[in-house]
Amino acid sequence: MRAALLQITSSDDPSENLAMVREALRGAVAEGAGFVLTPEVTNCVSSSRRHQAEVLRPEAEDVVLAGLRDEAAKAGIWVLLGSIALKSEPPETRFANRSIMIGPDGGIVARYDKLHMFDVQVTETETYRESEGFAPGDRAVIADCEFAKVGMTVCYDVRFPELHRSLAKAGAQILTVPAAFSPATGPGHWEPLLRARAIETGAYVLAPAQCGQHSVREGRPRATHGHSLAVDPWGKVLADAGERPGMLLVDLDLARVQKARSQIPALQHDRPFAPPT
Ligand SMILES: O=C(O)CNC(=O)[C@H](CS)NC(=O)CCC(=O)C(=O)O
Repeated sequence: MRAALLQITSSDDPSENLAMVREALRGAVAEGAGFVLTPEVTNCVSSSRRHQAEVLRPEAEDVVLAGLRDEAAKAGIWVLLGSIALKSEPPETRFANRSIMIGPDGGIVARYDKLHMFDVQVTETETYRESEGFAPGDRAVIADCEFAKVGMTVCYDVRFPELHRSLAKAGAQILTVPAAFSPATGPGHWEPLLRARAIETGAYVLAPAQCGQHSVREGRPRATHGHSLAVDPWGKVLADAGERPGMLLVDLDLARVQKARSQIPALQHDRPFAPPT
């Protein structure tokens, strides 16, 4: 299976973002990709709750989701819509940060709402309060795709190894980590975190990322780290997309998952232990 990780610079206009991703997806299909992955908040990067309230829709009305379901069905490919920001069901007033797996008939195979909220003061001038705008999910999800079992995570989730081990123990062979990583933390943390998750689980880690300077109509401007990464089950970086928009193509061989796990069977070596005193 050939996977394509799309690295993009989403704006805060969902229709504009759909047009851009659609073109990139067609390029990936022309290169033989059967599985296309997009970053976190593909439909809208915005720091203005007011603007989000204006342009974001419930899942059934999101233009990016509808457009990519259509593309998936036309091309007969799998698409991981890394995440989209959506209006939640009332009474929840916050948005959902939802990752969606689309099957080759255009149907929705799995949904995962980001579990861990990025409520972090990363530097003196850069603070994120994701949980003010987004309601966190409360369950881990594996998408049972015909070509593989895919454990779904989003961005900040990468810092919580237990989630990834639990997905791997439940059968995930590929872990997806779509992201909009901060430029303050990316240089030091992004790659080692992703490689650690791959080594600990013996799974492929596919991390399509937002990059560059995002144009916003209102609110504070945002920049993201880029460096979409594909890591093999031994922890080797197969490809790095650098800082500009583009695409990574990687050929996945699930026998390598099996091989890494038989060489280092750490997933089977957990032991109960008394808590530290
Ligand atoms: O708000 C949005 O538009 C979409 N969500 C994000 O961009 C989220 C929350 S602000 N970003 C992260 O989780 C970055 C994590 C990170 O950078 C780290 O763990 O160091």
